[in-house]
Amino acid sequence: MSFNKDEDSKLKFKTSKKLKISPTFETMKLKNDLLRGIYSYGFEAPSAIQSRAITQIISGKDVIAQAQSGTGKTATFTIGILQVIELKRRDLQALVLSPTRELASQISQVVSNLGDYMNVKAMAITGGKTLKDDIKKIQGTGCHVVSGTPGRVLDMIKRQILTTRNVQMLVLDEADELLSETLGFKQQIYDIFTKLPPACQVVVVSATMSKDILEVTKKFMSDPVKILVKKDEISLEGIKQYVVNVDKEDWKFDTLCDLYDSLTITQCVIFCNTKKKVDWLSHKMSQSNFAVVSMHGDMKQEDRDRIMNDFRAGHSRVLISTDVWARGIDVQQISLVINYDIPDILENYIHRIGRSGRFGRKGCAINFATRDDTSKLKEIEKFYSIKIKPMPANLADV
Ligand SMILES: Nc1ncnc2c1ncn2[C@@H]1O[C@H](COP(=O)(O)OP(=O)(O)OP(=O)(O)O)[C@@H](O)[C@H]1O
Repeated sequence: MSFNKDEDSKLKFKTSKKLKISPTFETMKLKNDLLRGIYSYGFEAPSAIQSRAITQIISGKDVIAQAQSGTGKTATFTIGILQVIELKRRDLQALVLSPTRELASQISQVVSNLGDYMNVKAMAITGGKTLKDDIKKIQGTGCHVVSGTPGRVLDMIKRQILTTRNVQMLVLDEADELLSETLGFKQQIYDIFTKLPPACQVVVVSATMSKDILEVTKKFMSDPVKILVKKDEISLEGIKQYVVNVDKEDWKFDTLCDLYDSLTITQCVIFCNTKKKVDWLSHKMSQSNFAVVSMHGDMKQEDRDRIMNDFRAGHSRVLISTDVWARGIDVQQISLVINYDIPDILENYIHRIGRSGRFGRKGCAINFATRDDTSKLKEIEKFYSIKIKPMPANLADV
């Protein structure tokens, strides 16, 4: 297990003092076209992180922004970006990096949506697709904002397809994941840093923070503004958390089948710890005539895209996936998350359950725990000061 028990003691982060809070979007003195975009997207008032972080980002300072899952961090940096870029120019001015292709595409879509009245040119640059179309688009219409995964973005910079000369803001979304030693993005991101103008503003964002962020803070950020959440406040109250003690691994499948009717009331994501298990479980569910779809990182990108689109549209209701789905993906109708396996990475518990309960909605997380998992769950409870109760007999009552 890679539980970062000592992490907190190493984190020398403290929320900056006397941060200005903007109670409305008007008080942030945003461009008119941006304000129009925000309201027509359906936002009325800013969330806590938006009230605090947007004006700091706009002021040009480096910012570390932490806030609970689903509380509007994407719009926080997107509004910041849209306010500071110059639309008259056609060059690349802001770069957003995130760990998965689906998340990078989602962010690019949010930039386009909020910037709808500004004629902003945003683009997702992710692996798994041919370069040809991306090159054509950049050379044709130009591009103000790129949202991408580190490998493909670095590749495009090295090939001089993306020009970084005028990039004035770099955002690392899911920063702790991007910078973790285990995932292999870290070096790519460090390489990207070296290609950016030295004065480039850096904004790091996540629901969870880690010591790896501290290193970036020291190397690439200058006196950042910090907006942070205490460990015992990271878990959202609106997400009810339960455990089903299944004793043995073999019992999980029947338990899931028993729950199936509850899963389809709205939409549900089931997390397994490996791609192989995702394949196995979706096959077994389908064999038993339960409608499910599945997605993981070894699938072809066109299949991933199709499954994602269908799920977003509500055509499929139960999705089985790995941690590729744990972070950032925003589908408001998801009200239930099942941890078929308890995550090995502590932080991913918070991110997984955060796929439900988006922006104040109610959510529910059910953990299947074998005897061997008991200590992992205890660890999670202790680390985040949460209580994971036994699941009530009638889930529908919840
Ligand atoms: N001010 C607002 N008013 C209403 N809805 C909002 C507002 N800000 C964000 N939202 C909506 O809340 C949902 C969650 O936002 P977002 O995806 O940015 O969360 P997040 O904090 O990035 O979550 P995660 O930690 O999972 O990445 C989105 O559907 C978004 O459109």
